Amino acid sequence: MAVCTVYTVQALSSSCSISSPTKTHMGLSPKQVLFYNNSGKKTKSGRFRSGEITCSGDTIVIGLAADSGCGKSTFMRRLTSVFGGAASPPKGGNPDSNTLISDTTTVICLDDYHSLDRTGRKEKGVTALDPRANDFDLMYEQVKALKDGVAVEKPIYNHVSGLLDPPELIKPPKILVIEGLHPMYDERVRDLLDFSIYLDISNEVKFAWKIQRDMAERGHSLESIKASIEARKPDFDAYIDPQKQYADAVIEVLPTQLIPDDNEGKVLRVKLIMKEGVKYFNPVYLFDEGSTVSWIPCGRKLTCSYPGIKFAYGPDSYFGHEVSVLEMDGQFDRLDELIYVESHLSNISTKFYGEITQQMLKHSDFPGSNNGTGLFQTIVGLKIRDLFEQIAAGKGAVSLEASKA
Ligand SMILES: Nc1ncnc2c1ncn2[C@@H]1O[C@H](COP(=O)(O)OP(=O)(O)OP(=O)(O)O)[C@@H](O)[C@H]1O
Ligand SMILES: O=C(CO)[C@H](O)[C@H](O)COP(=O)(O)O
Repeated sequence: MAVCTVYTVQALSSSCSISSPTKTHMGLSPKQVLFYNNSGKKTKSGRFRSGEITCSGDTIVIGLAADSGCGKSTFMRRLTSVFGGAASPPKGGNPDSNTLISDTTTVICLDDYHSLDRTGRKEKGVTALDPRANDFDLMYEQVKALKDGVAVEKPIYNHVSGLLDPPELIKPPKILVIEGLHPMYDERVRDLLDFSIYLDISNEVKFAWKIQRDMAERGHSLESIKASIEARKPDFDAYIDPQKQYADAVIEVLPTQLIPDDNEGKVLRVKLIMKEGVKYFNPVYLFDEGSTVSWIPCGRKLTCSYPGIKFAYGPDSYFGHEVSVLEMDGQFDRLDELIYVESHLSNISTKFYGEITQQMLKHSDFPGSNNGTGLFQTIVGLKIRDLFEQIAAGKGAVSLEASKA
């Protein structure tokens, strides 16, 4: 059982009980306490002065780091779908909330911990990527509280107005995903993560995606897109990119090697870099675990038009860590034939034969569904479900033991 002290905490889950309700914390006033049962229904409320609470803390915390416009939302939609059910913003709340809630998962966007609003950043001459524009103390306190099973009042950064809006209540979910620029930047927050992912989009590809979205959908000019990427680059290199060394899984997106001097960024070479030795996470492999494999699946069972498809798999080293790397270059012509590739992959944590193919077909309209980005995001989603189920099973066994004692 974890022991936590209430600071900004507003509500407790039913798994928490106040162990020393009369002990006050300096400078804190009495707060309203709400108790929820496991279905999220309020069961009772009361007032107390801050003190120590013992919590069972069933929430697992996943960190997803990437620059803006690098596919975090798309990944989150795939992850939520693996657990079944759609995610939506908190009901009746701020229409500009960045939070997405489903039965199992709550995804919070770390932009909500910007300590400087748009004007404040402009006045101080800092970007949103700069740690000085973010409140890591509050991020740590609130992620820790949620992990301990305690609800929090989280601020909202409004991307429409560029202002910090009044906070919203976030109750502890089964799986909390913290996505954004800095989930692994602060050591205290990093230590709270049960699993972490970094989306590493190469500059060429990032540029192609930005043009596609910001020019086609948002009416920005090519020059302004180039200028915005250039302006962010020093801070991206200093504060965002280094986080990939801490990630348990990295999805790296590069230009294809199948088309010489390709600069269109449409055909992609995608690597899934998986750290070895991570608890509850067994890396996926192709054909034979630990071997080095190169595979061109095109032929009778997989239709491939130019430039074809190439897979690779093998052991490697990444920032001094032993990793396994699965790579796919090229794109699928027919998603229903993905089952052929799926049947050659192992340790994919599916619940039935063809689950990856089914997920990919279900979301064939999501960006990246015909290439390694969609395939590897789906696989990581399945691995997170597996990790969650293993941790939950472990906790169940511990409480059964405790109830017998
Ligand atoms: N796998 C992909 N293949 C091709 N394009 C992609 C892919 N993933 C994302 N994109 C492009 O990037 C855009 C941004 O994707 P998404 O909204 O998922 O990113 P994000 O990181 O959540 O962005 P932001 O932080 O700005 O909200 C999409 O609209 C699409 O144009
Ligand atoms: O890097 C970002 C993460 O999404 C945004 O640029 C940052 O949050 C600032 O947002 P805005 O440009 O809407 O003021």
